[in-house]
Amino acid sequence: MGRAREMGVDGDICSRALVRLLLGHHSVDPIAEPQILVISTILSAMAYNYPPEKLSIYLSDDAGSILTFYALWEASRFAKHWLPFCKQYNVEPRSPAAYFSKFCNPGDAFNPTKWSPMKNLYEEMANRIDSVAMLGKIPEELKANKGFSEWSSGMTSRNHPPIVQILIDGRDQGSIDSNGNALPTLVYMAREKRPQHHHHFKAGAMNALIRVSSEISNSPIILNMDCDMYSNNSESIRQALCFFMDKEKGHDIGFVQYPQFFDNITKNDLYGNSLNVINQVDLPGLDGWGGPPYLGTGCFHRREILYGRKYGKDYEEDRTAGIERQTAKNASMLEEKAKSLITCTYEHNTQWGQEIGLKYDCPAEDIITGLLIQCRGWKSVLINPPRKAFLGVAPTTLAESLVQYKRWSEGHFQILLSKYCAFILGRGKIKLGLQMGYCIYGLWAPNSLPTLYYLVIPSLCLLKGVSLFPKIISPWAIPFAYIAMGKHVYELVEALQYGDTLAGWWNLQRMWILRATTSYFYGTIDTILKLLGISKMRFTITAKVSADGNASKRYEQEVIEFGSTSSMFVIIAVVALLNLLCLVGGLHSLVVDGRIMGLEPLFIQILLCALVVAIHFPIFEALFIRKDKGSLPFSVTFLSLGFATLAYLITIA
Ligand SMILES: O=c1ccn([C@@H]2O[C@H](COP(=O)(O)OP(=O)(O)O[C@H]3O[C@H](CO)[C@@H](O)[C@H](O)[C@H]3O)[C@@H](O)[C@H]2O)c(=O)[nH]1
Ligand SMILES: [Mn+2]
Repeated sequence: MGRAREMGVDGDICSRALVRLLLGHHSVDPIAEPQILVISTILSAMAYNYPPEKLSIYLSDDAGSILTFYALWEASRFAKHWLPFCKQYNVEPRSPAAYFSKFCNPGDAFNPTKWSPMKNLYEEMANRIDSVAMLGKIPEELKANKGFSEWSSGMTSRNHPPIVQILIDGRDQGSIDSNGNALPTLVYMAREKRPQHHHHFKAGAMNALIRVSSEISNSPIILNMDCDMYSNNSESIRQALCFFMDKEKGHDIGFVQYPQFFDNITKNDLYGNSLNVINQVDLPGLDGWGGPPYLGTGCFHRREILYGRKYGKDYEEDRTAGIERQTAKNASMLEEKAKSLITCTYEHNTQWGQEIGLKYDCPAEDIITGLLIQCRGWKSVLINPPRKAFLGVAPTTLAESLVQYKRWSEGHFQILLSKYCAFILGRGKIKLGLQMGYCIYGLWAPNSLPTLYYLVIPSLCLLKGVSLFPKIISPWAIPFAYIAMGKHVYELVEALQYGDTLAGWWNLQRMWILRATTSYFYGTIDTILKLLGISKMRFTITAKVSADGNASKRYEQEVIEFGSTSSMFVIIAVVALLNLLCLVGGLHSLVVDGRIMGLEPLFIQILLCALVVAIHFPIFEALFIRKDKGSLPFSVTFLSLGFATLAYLITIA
């Protein structure tokens, strides 16, 4: 851990009103986040349908890797051909990787004769980047080019000086594409990293980016994108700007958020990653109460609100900000000044990470930052046009997905238990509906405890023949039936209405259980340990590629990927096995001991236990049937069988 990349953009909308944009783009790890993916994101941002001279793109590389710098250098050259191609043929999406994978034959393309040379150019570049990445070092002859000398031997991702390189200076007359049109400014940056200094993960990277861009372009509007989310709609900048520039209603808008969508979700969304209902129900709902939360990516902010500015009626944006750069300092002076803003000690004794910039010390830095902004009086806006603005990469293995949900649930729970809890911080500042909206996610983590209870205790009691619920024909069973049916039928209808399949809904129910017993449970424990001062905050990034080809084939076929030993998998397997044992054991004693008459009081427990067993079917497959590399390793099978049998024996003893 400990590497990141970002990027940003700049521009006017009409001759008088100067609007500048900055795209923040992050990346941490050149292996988990491959360069070609990052470069495609950058290219998609450079190619926005927006005046290039008003656009500056920044790549923040938290890995401080020369390989990433090299890839960006390649992209800066490829852009000269890619940008005019996109604009001339109205290409969508403008990420070359996404475009060439969607339009993979000349016949699909807008202009087949231009398509093939462009594809060749792209593939040559991709091959060069890949082979340099494989080699792990850049060819000697490149070192003569500007920028490469910033790296010296002995530099690592955790220990290196600040680096800022302006690869394309938009002010430069020579910065033109192959059609002679201007190019957007392109900047590489890596903040200083030293082992003895805390870097505050993504929030730290974002804050460094905000300062560097203030020196180089200082645009009043900043778009920030994760490295794994490309622009899928070249009009997004203009659409978002409409809100900020609205003369009547735009003055109190702090940020404009696009929902997160993914382009690698399989048909039945095996890991429940699509966020379909959240994006189409929850977020518009929150929008009605004052605005959606900040989701960390695909979001346009006013620069000033990121500096902690409070909303006031007299607020008037300084649209001249950044103009003076047109004449001032040359590129190398800017680079030197920018470097001094991203040293490890720059933030010491300042309000950065507290009152200014993104908030530190919370695994959900985005949510807490957005809440703080809203509590300072700003509104936010959700925008979800039919052509999706950003498409990202969702986790493709169970472990990745669980790790991501652990970070999220933990982040939200931590906020709920702190002075930043929406009910406390937001009292009198944001509407009650919005306060409640924030808190729902905060309750994900503690929900693990009742979920675990319902997964284990009723089944063990079934085994013992102890009845916990009213008889099925008794009127007392009605409230249980009403809540269980109501919730699930409602959710099912909602899921189907917003684009999930029936199997997708079933998968989501499974994922809810798997997350609750692992991610949310660990999130709860870690939050409590943190409150007690025993544990420290972490940000575990999610990998963007799966290491082996068979694994991605299994992902396509919607087969759950375990493949590694993880304590989370042991919990999952124990819950599954225990329920199987209890179901078999419980039914057996009912039948064999002739206690069949006892079936009625235990009926709800039998039903519950049977449903739990049914939903865990893929876990049994992975334990006993599958032989591929993605199934559960023997150690997990062994341990979980041991624990489940032990619990079984203790119960019947
Ligand atoms: O030390 C770090 C850690 C992460 N990142 C970058 O942060 C981004 C998000 O990280 P990722 O591993 O992709 O996490 P996700 O779970 O996909 O991120 C979601 O959840 C995060 C909060 O948990 C939000 O910040 C993100 O915007 C949201 O997409 C990536 O571009 C990373 O490169 C850094 O720059 N430095
Ligand atoms: Mn991501």
